[in-house]
Amino acid sequence: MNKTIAVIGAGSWGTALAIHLAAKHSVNLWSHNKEHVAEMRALRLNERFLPETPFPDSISLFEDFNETVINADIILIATPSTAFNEMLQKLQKLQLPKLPPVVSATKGLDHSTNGFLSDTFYQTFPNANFTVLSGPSFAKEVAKLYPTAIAIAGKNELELEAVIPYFHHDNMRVYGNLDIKGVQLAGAYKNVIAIATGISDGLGFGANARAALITRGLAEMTRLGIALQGDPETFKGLAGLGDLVLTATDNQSRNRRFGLYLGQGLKTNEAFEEVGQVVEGANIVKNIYELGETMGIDLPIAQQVYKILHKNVLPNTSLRQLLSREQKIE
Ligand SMILES: NC(=O)c1ccc[n+]([C@@H]2O[C@H](COP(=O)([O-])OP(=O)(O)OC[C@H]3O[C@@H](n4cnc5c(N)ncnc54)[C@H](OP(=O)(O)O)[C@@H]3O)[C@@H](O)[C@H]2O)c1
Ligand SMILES: O=P(O)(O)OC[C@H](O)CO
Repeated sequence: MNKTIAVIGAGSWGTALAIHLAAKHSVNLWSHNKEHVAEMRALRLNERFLPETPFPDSISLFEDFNETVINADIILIATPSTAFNEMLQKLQKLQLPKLPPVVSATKGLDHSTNGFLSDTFYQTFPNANFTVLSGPSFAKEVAKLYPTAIAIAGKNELELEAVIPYFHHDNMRVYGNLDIKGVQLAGAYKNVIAIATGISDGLGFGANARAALITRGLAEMTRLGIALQGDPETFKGLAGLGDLVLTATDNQSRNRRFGLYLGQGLKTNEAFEEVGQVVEGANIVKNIYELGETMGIDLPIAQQVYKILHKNVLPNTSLRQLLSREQKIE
């Protein structure tokens, strides 16, 4: 089956998935940045984000949003969470007679509501097929076609069956998941814990502290996830533990690197500049903090990352506060 897939967003993740999908399908890759589209067309490469992996012939570059999606069999959104709602508004404006299945590869929350991106999607398109792709997957490795396993979550099996075959081939193994809320919460939360482990490593706290932050980070992610109607099993799976371990331990992670810079003494704006790409954990830690406060859920690691980023608390003071909390049962 040679179908057409519209990929919305030509950062590292949209480009990597476009390269994977282009092994079997035609891909329309869209960027909002006209100069970037012209450069990618000329070079047949996304030099800004994935300079090591040239485009196969089956990728076409687009600057016109309408042309990108008008004949697509599925639409993949891979922008930062800050642009997700804007992409939905663009889709809505098109007034397509029938929206094809939409897959979100964005890992975050809706900044204006503290809610799930899926809820924002369903408010705009109540009856459309919407699924979420998540799990341990660095863009650079996917673009190089290294073996990768991910989860795609949706409301029901029919919706999953309509999209999984596009992704499950060659070096990518896809597991279906029916917990769309848990998968999204895990994909967002692991970014905050990766910042915390980066800070800890940047301060030189060592391997014991890193393992403690990952384990207790998983515990608080699960606590909030269950309170938001996620399935406890999700947090032990690819979108939970899998992505948390990947992101918190490997320096390919922008969230972890951002934390490392903070731990090494850089100011927040300097750390953002050094990373130079999206840091979703920094985008959403305030939303997670507020969820914890309004729902009365203890989220000690996220609370400390929030204080470092938004209340000018020093990383060293903050991480030490975590260790000096009152004794409790695991
Ligand atoms: N990279 C990974 O390994 C990976 C893996 C899994 C999931 N994700 C998730 O994928 C999402 C995208 O991340 P990324 O890695 O692709 O980020 P990135 O490499 O930093 O690229 C971000 C892209 O989004 C574009 N963009 C920014 N604002 C936009 C807007 N308002 N409208 C349209 N496009 C806009 C940027 O364009 P300009 O810079 O030209 O403005 C850039 O092309 C995030 O939620 C991330 O957590 C990433
Ligand atoms: O580079 P990060 O920290 O945004 O992580 C990328 C992916 O989410 C890893 O699965």
